[in-house]
Amino acid sequence: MYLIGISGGSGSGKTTFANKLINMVKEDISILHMDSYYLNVQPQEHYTAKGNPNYDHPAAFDWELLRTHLSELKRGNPIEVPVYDFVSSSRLQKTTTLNPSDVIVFEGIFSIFDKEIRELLDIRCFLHVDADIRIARRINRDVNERGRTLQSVIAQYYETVRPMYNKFLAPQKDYADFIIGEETDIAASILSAKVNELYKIGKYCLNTTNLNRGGLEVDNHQVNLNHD
Ligand SMILES: Nc1ncnc2c1ncn2[C@@H]1O[C@H](COP(=O)(O)OP(=O)(O)O)[C@@H](O)[C@H]1O
Ligand SMILES: Nc1ccn([C@@H]2O[C@H](COP(=O)(O)O)[C@@H](O)[C@H]2O)c(=O)n1
Repeated sequence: MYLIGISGGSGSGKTTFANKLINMVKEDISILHMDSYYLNVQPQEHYTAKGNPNYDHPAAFDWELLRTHLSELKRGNPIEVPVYDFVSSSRLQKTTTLNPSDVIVFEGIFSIFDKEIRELLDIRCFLHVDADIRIARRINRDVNERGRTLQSVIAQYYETVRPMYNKFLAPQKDYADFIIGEETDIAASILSAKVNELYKIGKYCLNTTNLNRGGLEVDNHQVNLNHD
């Protein structure tokens, strides 16, 4: 299985890019959203001075479950993904089953943050999009889809989203093989063509572990587009 990590700020277009890949990759492909792994109860020690939870701090996520689930997928096992509700900011009682597939796109603000998870990923991407575009997109989405008001989105941006982006998210660029700008069409075609090619030549196959992904090493300079 080929595991693609897509990170970047909120509103940078991670989900949209992941969906673009779904349409371009010929193999069986699915998405795992890191947002599903927000902790139900946010750690008190990271609450802001104004008494709000900090959803942009790494500690806001259930890392243990994430590591377990990504390892299980790599081993070819299905997982039960939590369902997170942005309107109530809580994890619902139900889960959804995610079956292993040829390709899994793991997208989220901290998808390439954790060393253990980075090692499971076959390629690490970062969407680098200017802050004005990210906030404009986020306002639009959060007001229309996540039950927020314009004032609350702006207040949260100043309080946590912007400072945490600068402190924790932006430095992830150092771990990225592939830094993608605002226009994502070319990046999506390059990445999907690479995945299609790897499967065509038999370097990857479904439900294999790292040990036997075709029995071959992935040629780093082929996938490491950032350093070419
Ligand atoms: N390349 C793009 N061009 C224009 N709008 C975009 C683009 N990528 C994302 N959007 C819009 O921006 C909003 C946030 O995108 P989304 O993919 O949810 O971002 P993220 O997952 O990084 O938070 C959505 O309304 C989406 O339609
Ligand atoms: N209850 C919550 C949980 C998270 N957020 C915000 O979501 C952003 C990450 O999701 P994206 O899809 O935008 O990448 C993150 O910046 C959190 O601030 C929230 O508002 N409420």
